[in-house]
Amino acid sequence: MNKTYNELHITPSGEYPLFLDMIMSLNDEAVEELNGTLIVRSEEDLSMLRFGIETFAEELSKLLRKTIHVDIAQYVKENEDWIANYRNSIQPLHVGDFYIRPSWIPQENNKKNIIIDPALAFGSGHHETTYGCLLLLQKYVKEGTRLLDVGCGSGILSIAARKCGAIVDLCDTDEQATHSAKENFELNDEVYETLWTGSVQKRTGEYDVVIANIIADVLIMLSSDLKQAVKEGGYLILSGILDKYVDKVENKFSSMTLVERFQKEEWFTLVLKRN
Ligand SMILES: C[S@@+](CC[C@H](N)C(=O)[O-])C[C@H]1O[C@@H](n2cnc3c(N)ncnc32)[C@H](O)[C@@H]1O
Repeated sequence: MNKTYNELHITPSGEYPLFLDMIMSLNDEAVEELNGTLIVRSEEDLSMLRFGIETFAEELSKLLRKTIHVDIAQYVKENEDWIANYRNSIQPLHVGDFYIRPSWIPQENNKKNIIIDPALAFGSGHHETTYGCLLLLQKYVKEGTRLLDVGCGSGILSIAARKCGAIVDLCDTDEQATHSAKENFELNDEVYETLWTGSVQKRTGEYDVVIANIIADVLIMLSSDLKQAVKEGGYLILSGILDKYVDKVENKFSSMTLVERFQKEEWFTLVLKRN
């Protein structure tokens, strides 16, 4: 990559589509259209293209018997390393004992490292709801805990539970999420028992801990299945609950004991116990 690139801003006074066609035919690079101006960027010298456009404007004026001006501004700009910039924008995160980081950031030895690379599935750790779940699950998950993660997204919560010694099952209705979770388990050198595309209804067993970070309406819709998935004496961790819906969710789960409520910004995470 060169240190600089060239940019032409071409603004014709008329016959815009003809200029667009002509520039596209003369030039291999993409052409940006911005409010009547055509922008061409290239690391190559653009002076021949500029000359061609000016000549075209003169010839077109003669042919159409009217004056067509073309304003051309030329700039030399600094090339940026966009990939490096993007990578630098992704920050690792501490949540209690966990250290969530992309694969290119070195590990912290005294922490439970979780590697999550940017992808389409939800769950980088930075959202308040994921944060709440990560913080609370460290209190309720012990060696040998059987955990079900409903709406696993990237798989971040199940991977975190594995780091605390849990045996995990996970599911998501979105196939892209289950695919991403599978990849993230491999990336973290962790294993799950069962992973499926679908929801809590497809489970076969009961769990010591069930965790579901989904929006309030869906939690309410899934309430009886979520409650039934928890063993007697087990815990249900719910998140994705905006402050204005927290009472509604608590009412729906009132047959369980509310053990803990965690709030970050306008998002709530609840811990409920099955008696
Ligand atoms: C907010 S994300 C949570 C991702 C991850 N568990 C986290 O805490 O960051 C919610 C996930 O729930 C999934 N989802 C939505 N409705 C669902 C349902 N009825 N059953 C299971 N998963 C569902 C979505 O596809 C999405 O991946």
